[in-house]
Amino acid sequence: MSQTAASQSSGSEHDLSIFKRIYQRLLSLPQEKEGYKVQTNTRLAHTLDKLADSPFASFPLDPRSKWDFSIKVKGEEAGTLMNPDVSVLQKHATPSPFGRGEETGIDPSYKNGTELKARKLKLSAAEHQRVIDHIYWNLTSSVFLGKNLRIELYKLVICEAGGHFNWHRDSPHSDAHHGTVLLALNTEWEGGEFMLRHGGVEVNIDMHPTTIQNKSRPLVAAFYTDTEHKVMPVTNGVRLILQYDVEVIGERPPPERYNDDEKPLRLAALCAKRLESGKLVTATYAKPDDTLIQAVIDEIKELHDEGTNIVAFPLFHLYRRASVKREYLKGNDSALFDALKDQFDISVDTVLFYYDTTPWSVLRCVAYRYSTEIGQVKYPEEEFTDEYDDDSDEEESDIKDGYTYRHKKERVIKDAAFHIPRASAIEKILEQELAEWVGNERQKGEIRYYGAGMFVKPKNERLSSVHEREAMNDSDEDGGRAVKKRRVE
Ligand SMILES: O=C(O)CCC(=O)C(=O)O
Ligand SMILES: [Fe+2]
Repeated sequence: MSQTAASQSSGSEHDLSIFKRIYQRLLSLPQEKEGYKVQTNTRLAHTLDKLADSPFASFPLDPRSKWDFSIKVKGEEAGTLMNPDVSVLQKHATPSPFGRGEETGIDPSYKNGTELKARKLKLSAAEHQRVIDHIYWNLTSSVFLGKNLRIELYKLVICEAGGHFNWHRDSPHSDAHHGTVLLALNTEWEGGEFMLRHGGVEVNIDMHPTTIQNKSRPLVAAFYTDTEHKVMPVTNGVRLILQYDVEVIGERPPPERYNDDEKPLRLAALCAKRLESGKLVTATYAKPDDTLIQAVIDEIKELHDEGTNIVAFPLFHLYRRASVKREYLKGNDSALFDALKDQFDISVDTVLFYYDTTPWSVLRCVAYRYSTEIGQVKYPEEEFTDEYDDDSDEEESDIKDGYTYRHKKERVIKDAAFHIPRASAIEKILEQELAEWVGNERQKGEIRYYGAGMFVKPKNERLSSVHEREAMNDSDEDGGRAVKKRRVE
């Protein structure tokens, strides 16, 4: 299978139009609707994270910030990231060696480029660190989800006309070294396409700086060290790539986003800007994995068996419109939909997350489902109105899978939960910690996030439930409310 960078980047265009289309509606939606209890850190969430695992990712540096750092080679000025002095860099470079471990030999038919090792380079520290931080935040929500990382410059690779690298894997420089990051300096070149392949997926990443909002933005590519990659021959110009080692130095605990007053508001505004500016969402390249899809199915079945009637989770991607129509779904969403549809009663809907940030609330995050489009398949209305937690005036606490959920006065649907993995499009937005504060519209202690979710019920349960409801209504017991307590096998 071969995928091009162009086909991969279509996801971010969707994200942009979605957000523009829906933003106003999002702010005006009623709050009283009954929602889904939100859970993170559950087994299903972890399984979905594994499914989303991607061996490579690419993204441009964000156009809203200024990114530049000066470069010195052996004490000599060599320009900056955005305006490098190619001749100075070339002057000090040595041929890229060929070999494993102890690098030996030079074979121009296999590899033809020159390089400068990190120890010969001096980059302006604070500015360079900002770029590293930006890369860090992108990687910890994609290729290195939930990991703590150290990202260190390894070398600068120079390819002029004729320069190329044949298929190879980078040899790890330490036990902790699990990934490589490439950052393209702002030069012009032709040819020199960068290719990656892993588990049957081959992609071609255009490493040229991207123009966003009339600004040229360097591109970042990241991949696991066991990913084969290749640089096609450069035919013109000079291609300069900074190469970094990514070391995994531990786990990163889930962000404490539900009990932080200030951060969510900042992030919501940043998310808006991020989506508005387009082309900013990290492109990842996962191949749906049948074993992991089966693991998701097993988790859902278990939750159904334990009494959760509606198991919901966000889609991995954002969509122009949420629809049960299979053809709108992409990547893992599409693979999951296909795998689940025969075994379960599933639907896809737009979801809003209300996220209360009032200082005294420990956690008030509820997912609300609503349909955006005509022709949307919806469950019967009764299902949502009959299943409130009417006792929820009292503060409640519920510990499951190590996660504490507390709510007060929210009206949540009984026997239903919305599981948020760290890898969903929604979670990526929540986790983005960008340096800039751009928000100006404040909502009263509350944030609304938008995404799409998949809602999974046991097969035919919906119809059986309606029939049972009718039967119960006939006997007029409890106004039909007792039906919600019954499970239909
Ligand atoms: O120049 C590049 O894009 C990658 C170079 C490379 O793969 C290497 O030096 O190992
Ligand atoms: Fe390499």
